[in-house]
Amino acid sequence: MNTDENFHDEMGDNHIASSDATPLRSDAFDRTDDEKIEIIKKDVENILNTLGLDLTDDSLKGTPNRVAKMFVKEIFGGLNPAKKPSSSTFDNKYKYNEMLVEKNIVVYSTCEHHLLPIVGRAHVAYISNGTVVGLSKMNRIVDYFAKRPQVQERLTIQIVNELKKVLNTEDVACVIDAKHLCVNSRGIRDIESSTVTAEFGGRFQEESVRKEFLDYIKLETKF
Ligand SMILES: Nc1nc2c(ncn2[C@@H]2O[C@H](COP(=O)(O)OP(=O)(O)OP(=O)(O)O)[C@@H](O)[C@H]2O)c(=O)[nH]1
Ligand SMILES: [Zn+2]
Repeated sequence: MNTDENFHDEMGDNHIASSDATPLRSDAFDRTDDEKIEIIKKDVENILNTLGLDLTDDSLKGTPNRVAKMFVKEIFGGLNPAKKPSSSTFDNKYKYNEMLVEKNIVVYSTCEHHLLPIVGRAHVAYISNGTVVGLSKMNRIVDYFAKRPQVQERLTIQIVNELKKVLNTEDVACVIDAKHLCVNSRGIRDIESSTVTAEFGGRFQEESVRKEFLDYIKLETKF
């Protein structure tokens, strides 16, 4: 898919954002990554200068460029729909009709309110409607949407909606258990708390199916 089609896919018809879409401006990808890095580098320089730091110090002088590259290429690299992983699917020839659960997928994301890390685990499940997806593609989809400024609720829904499209079924679910450093390391500074979010599509709304999934993942906080 080219970038335009991916952007359209992300934003929905007529570029009206779907309710789970990350709020992006329509010119979000007019600049190249390198152009963005140059601009952000200056912005970070400005922040550090304002804080009174000496950017000629050899430990600090590379920081603006390092942070700019990290924002564009790494922690916010999933903003660009052109980077959405392609998901190989296969026929369910073997007629595996039970749920498949990919659990304990590591999540590193960034809270969009404070730009601090969100660290946790995602658990994803689906029931095949004739199609199966390569296992690693579920981890890749989680990672792609995690690499954006996020709230955990939107991240959970984006993962489920993408897998619904890939697998052509409503029967998809995701639970995320994650720590928000904005809660753990500053503000209220509650190091113990974590946040659980869930989205249950199709048959996962049936009590027995939901219970089976939750039994498989038996939430224990492991970070
Ligand atoms: N619903 C939701 N809230 C989040 C998420 N990540 C961070 N937050 C919250 O976003 C809120 C932002 O609230 P504000 O009152 O504007 O920010 P603040 O003054 O820094 O608040 P404190 O964090 O309480 O110090 C905080 O309560 C955060 O805990 C998330 O993924 N989902
Ligand atoms: Zn936060």
